[in-house]
Amino acid sequence: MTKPVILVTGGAGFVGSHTCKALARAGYLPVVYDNLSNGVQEAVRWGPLEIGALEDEVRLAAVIAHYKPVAVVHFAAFIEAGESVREPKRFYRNNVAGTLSLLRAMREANIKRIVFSSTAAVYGAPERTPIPEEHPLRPMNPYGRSKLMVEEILADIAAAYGVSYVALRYFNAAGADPDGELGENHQPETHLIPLVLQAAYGLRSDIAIFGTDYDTPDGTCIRDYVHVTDLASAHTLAVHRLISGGDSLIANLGTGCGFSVREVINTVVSVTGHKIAIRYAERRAGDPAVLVANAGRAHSELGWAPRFASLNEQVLHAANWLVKGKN
Ligand SMILES: NC(=O)c1ccc[n+]([C@@H]2O[C@H](COP(=O)([O-])OP(=O)(O)OC[C@H]3O[C@@H](n4cnc5c(N)ncnc54)[C@H](O)[C@@H]3O)[C@@H](O)[C@H]2O)c1
Ligand SMILES: O=c1ccn([C@@H]2O[C@H](COP(=O)(O)OP(=O)(O)O[C@H]3O[C@H](CO)[C@H](O)[C@H](O)[C@H]3O)[C@@H](O)[C@H]2O)c(=O)[nH]1
Repeated sequence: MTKPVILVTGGAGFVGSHTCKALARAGYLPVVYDNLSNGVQEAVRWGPLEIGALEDEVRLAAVIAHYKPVAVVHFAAFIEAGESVREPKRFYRNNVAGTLSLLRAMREANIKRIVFSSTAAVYGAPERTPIPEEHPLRPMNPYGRSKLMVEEILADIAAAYGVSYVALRYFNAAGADPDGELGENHQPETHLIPLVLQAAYGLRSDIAIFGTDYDTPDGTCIRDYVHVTDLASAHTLAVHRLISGGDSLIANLGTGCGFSVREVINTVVSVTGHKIAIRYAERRAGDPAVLVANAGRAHSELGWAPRFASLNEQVLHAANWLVKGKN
């Protein structure tokens, strides 16, 4: 029997590549559509790679016509919040206009199911934590706004055209494939855990802590780190939900536990056994003090629970990837 095809935009990237592995294990054929602007070809191992850009509607339509996917999982986007402040037009074009191209191609091919990568950045500075989905949405940068705009477009399209969607608001994606087959390969890297690991292994001289005067117990920012393999399993559950006729859904993905920047650094020291030089730097613009998820809805609606909720395990998997891995 042929496997149902899932079109995975951005499947050569960090979360997308791990999700392809999970989808393949669950019996789907993931077909990756990626322009490799921030992804790596070698990370695409569980199905074909079609190199192309979201905005190339002719190519997108041809790929969809060829593979006839039953659903789309949409990761492709620019992801760096700081860059979005400097270059908002690029972000809106890629993240919003790019998604509109995809939605048009889906409509023309009568594909009515989509799982979308949203983000905790849609909340902005939280009024309360852990943050539930009903929390006010006040993104603090163009990146977060671009993701919120797509959520709103999806709601309108669902109402008008009978599309069903799951928007997953991830908190901080972390870790790497526990089997060591995949990991984080951002160029340049801006995320805390891989940067601290690079400092631990002498690949950079030090790690900067952006701000020590936040209103948190040790003065540094607190984040909810969620293992990329757990994000991958949530996407598989979301695809199952849509294919079996389930309703549209917006859900947070996080562990519900927060760790400060200092706690992350201490964990890397204890996991690797290496010392790390710390540099104290100014606050990074747009960083809320605390971002921790209430992921109750993902538990109750998707049956999702993180398997790798411990920061130690997340750091260990990311360290293994840095030392032994590489696509
Ligand atoms: N990493 C996180 O902590 C995090 C947190 C919340 C949400 N997200 C969202 O999850 C998604 C995946 O994040 P990631 O960390 O895997 O990012 P990533 O940069 O590793 O992956 C994104 C992929 O999309 C591709 N891409 C970008 N623009 C494209 C276009 N126009 N056409 C075709 N392909 C394009 C890139 O080449 C890359 O392979 C993104 O939408 C991001 O906004 C990530
Ligand atoms: O060299 C560094 C890098 C980061 N940090 C701090 O570490 C924390 C985590 O920073 P990351 O850059 O790893 O992650 P962010 O919380 O900024 O952002 C991530 O999670 C968000 C949602 O929570 C968005 O989705 C975004 O796309 C994703 O990159 C922040 O307090 C940041 O100030 C440092 O102190 N030094």
